[in-house]
Amino acid sequence: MLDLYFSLPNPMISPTVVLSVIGGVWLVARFLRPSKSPLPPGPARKPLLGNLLEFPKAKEWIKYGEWTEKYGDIISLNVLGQTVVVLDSTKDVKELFINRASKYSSRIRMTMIHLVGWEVGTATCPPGDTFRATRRFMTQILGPHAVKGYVEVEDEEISAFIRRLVRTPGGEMNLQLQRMAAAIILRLTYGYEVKADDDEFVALAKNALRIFHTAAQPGWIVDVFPSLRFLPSWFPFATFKRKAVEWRKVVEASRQRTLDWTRTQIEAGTAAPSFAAQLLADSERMKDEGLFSMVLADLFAAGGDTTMASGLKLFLALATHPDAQAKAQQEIDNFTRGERLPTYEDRPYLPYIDALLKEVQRWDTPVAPLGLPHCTSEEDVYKGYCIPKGAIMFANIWSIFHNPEKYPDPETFKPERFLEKQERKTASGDIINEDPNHFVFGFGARHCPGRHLADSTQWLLAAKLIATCNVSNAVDMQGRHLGSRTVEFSPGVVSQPARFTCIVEPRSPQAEGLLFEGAN
Ligand code: HEM
Repeated sequence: MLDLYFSLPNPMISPTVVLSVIGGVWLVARFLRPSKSPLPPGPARKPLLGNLLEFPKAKEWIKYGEWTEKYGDIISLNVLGQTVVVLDSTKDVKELFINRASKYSSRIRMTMIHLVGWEVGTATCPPGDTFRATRRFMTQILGPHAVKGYVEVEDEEISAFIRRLVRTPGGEMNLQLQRMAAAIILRLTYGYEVKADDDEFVALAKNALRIFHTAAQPGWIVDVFPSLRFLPSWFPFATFKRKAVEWRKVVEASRQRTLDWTRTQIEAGTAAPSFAAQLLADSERMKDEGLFSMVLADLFAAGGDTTMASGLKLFLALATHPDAQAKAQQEIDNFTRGERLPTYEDRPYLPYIDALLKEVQRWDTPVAPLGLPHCTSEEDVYKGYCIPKGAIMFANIWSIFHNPEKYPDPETFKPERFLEKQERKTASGDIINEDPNHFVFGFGARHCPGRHLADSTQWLLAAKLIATCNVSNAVDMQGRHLGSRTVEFSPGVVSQPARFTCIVEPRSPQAEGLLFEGAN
């Protein structure tokens, strides 16, 4: 989700309009800024444009890392009047996003997203009553206790996915991982089972998400002048409004069709347990059906791409680190003696698998290298710097994971770093080899509500895959053999390894037998 919160304007409206309007706002904001404290340091700004010209076009986390090395742990940039603050140290991230969460937990408001019908989803909602109501529902359905009840569904979908990979060597792994992620989320959310690669409901959800991505692109004139949203769609030049009206129908129909599908199943007495079924039985929440149907749609939007990206990272890490794969296989074999497949209950007895998963999260590029930007809802002063109201706040998770004091030898894939029994600290009191899960799922009030589900999905995927298959020979689309340091990751809020193929084959006839046991 959300390749959207921050990038550069595109030509949907004239650059001159954007420059003059935002420049004006910038000048006013600059002179009206009440605080006497300076903004955090950063690269020199040009009048009106700020840092627009040197703003990185992709993989911003790397450039931000260079800038923080030069200017300090907290830097600020200005892009056409918008203040962007980047945090590079765990202490600052925790202090601002967690301890001062009341000021640092808003989101950027984008009018076009509202117009196309994604207006009150959890991920885009500013703090307030609606946000609290949606997060309460998320905690009910995705809290640690609830998630224990989903292991069977996850297990079935993951095993089916691995069988499909083994049955069709050279098959499309991205597609299959996407299908697996969608199948888990749609089954838990609506009780709906995905039966084919080109499933109709997956296509509906993906289409609604595509509209979200397009609406989130910067450059819509209505994001610059929000009052234009009141223009009628017949108004000359109001192309944005006509598109918004058309797209809103698609987004709303997608939500309605899936929820109605569950409704029909309940009426027919054939419904499987699901979040939608819980919702439909909840007369209080159903008073705001529009809001909660959007919360359900958010789960696919926020959980689909992230689950797929972390799955791809797992395959790549295994294929490029055969020693780590062999150690993980040995650990499982010692425990199960190869007589059965590992189950989720085995997790406490398989510490290397957990350590390997943590290293997969940390290694190279994290799934969300800058998290999802938070936005300040009021001005704050921190370490003598002014953090203005409305500032876009990034935590550079990539940079934290590559800090050699915090993660010694950060470029090396080393699961063992997470097996240390004794907690050690750096000279500045930062925990060495801290659990990456403290970072990859975001922070404070916006902390990912799907993290327990994501965590159990990843564990089950890793344990089943490692127990039954060898993953090897990762090759990029140019036919180059990938080693641990030659991997490319995509730009974007959710980053994933650039397309690659690898061989996934059963470790032994016995392992293959266990994988296919009872499967039809
Ligand atoms: C490896 C998998 C995942 C990763 C790395 C991940 C990461 C994140 C991050 C970094 C955020 C932003 C947190 C912040 O702003 O501080 C987030 C938000 C969110 N995630 Fe996840 N996520 C994953 C899986 C999931 C799943 C499986 C679901 C649901 C089924 C989910 C639902 C959400 C929602 C609804 C939000 C918005 C929360 C809000 O704005 O209040 N995520 N996630």
